[in-house]
Amino acid sequence: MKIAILPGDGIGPEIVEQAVHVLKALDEQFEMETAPVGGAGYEASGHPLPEATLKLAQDADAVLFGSVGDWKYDTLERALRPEQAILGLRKNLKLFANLRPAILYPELAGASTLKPEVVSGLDILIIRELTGDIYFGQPRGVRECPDGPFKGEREGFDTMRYAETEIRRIAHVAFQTAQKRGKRLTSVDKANVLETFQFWKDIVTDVHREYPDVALDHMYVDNAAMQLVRAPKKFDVIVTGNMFGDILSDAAAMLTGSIGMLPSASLDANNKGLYEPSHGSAPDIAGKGIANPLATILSAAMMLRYSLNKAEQADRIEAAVKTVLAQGLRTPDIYEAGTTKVGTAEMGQAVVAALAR
Ligand SMILES: NC(=O)c1ccc[n+]([C@@H]2O[C@H](COP(=O)([O-])OP(=O)(O)OC[C@H]3O[C@@H](n4cnc5c(N)ncnc54)[C@H](O)[C@@H]3O)[C@@H](O)[C@H]2O)c1
Ligand SMILES: CC(C)[C@H](C(=O)O)[C@@H](O)C(=O)O
Ligand SMILES: [Mg+2]
Repeated sequence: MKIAILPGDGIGPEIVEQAVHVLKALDEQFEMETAPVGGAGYEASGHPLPEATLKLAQDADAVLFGSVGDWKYDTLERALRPEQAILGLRKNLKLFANLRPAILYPELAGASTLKPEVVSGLDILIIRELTGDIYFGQPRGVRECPDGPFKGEREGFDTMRYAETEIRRIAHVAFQTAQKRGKRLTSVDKANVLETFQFWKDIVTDVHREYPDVALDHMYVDNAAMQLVRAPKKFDVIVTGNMFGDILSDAAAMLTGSIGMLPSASLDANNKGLYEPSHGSAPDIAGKGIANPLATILSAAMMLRYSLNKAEQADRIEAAVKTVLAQGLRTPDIYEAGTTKVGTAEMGQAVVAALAR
């Protein structure tokens, strides 16, 4: 089995290194090949998603991705910016279903910024549509404003759109996933204002007829953001569009103690996937050896479960993460008094050691 390893920028290489140590400790015969992506891809060959990197990702059975981006590239033309690499991979590999599980490990109840009683026992799943919406809609750009009170001025514009097929396929993933969990699905939209999301709501409602055993409710995205911090445990599975899912999953990350705890799987129709932490390249802490590698290590576990058909090995990794947390080991982002502060490498080594038992 071949895994493409794309570390990327900032803390990406630091956290991916630890996930690779964990994968190597499983005694499986994985072939791993590393390639530059994001700012690193731009430095290596003038493009954030070099052709060879894309080909490696296409040919592999799964992709383990770190993170991309650095402020120093923010003035490049958009097509050359690091973020285009992850967007290009999602689009090229048709990874339309993004699963972002927000689980609170009991040991981290005190690390969350929310009261322990609000978050303890939390286990929710955000399913974010990943290849449509305003992220990819055309046309977009900066142009001369064609009409209205600002006619003749420059205006920036993007296009929010969803084709019926795009909504149906993510709705099926969401209902089928809910069937395997608590059988409750919340579809998050902005149907009270946006045509795109009234259409989204109508199609999700239609798909629901095929899944009568799942309880469906609809919620506006502003309310959903509020409910996520007010009473997050009321959710089971959330399905939403690309942009709302981006925003809500960062908010949900803080329920788990830190964004450094939130893994993700981005899947195509055949469960081929790319696995990455939900966070970014964290330029503010890059190079300091203090980034939390657990979201990436847990993403590797998701890779074993969803794409490589090795659920037992996924269970082993998740159990090892629980063990190191029970041992009191904490990177600074989840540190609290009475625990032991460790760096990225020590945390990774501790997970490897916990696997061996
Ligand atoms: N999929 C991706 O590759 C991805 C995702 C989000 C942001 N980005 C990019 O990353 C860059 C930085 O963006 P940002 O600052 O808005 O978001 P970010 O997620 O990189 O960082 C936000 C905050 O969370 C902290 N943080 C993130 N991951 C952490 C970890 N593993 N351990 C401890 N702390 C962690 C950072 O230190 C920072 O304070 C930008 O260029 C952005 O476009 C990339
Ligand atoms: C880096 C950026 C393009 C990306 C997104 O917006 O999807 C990130 O925020 C994420 O959540 O994976
Ligand atoms: Mg994001």
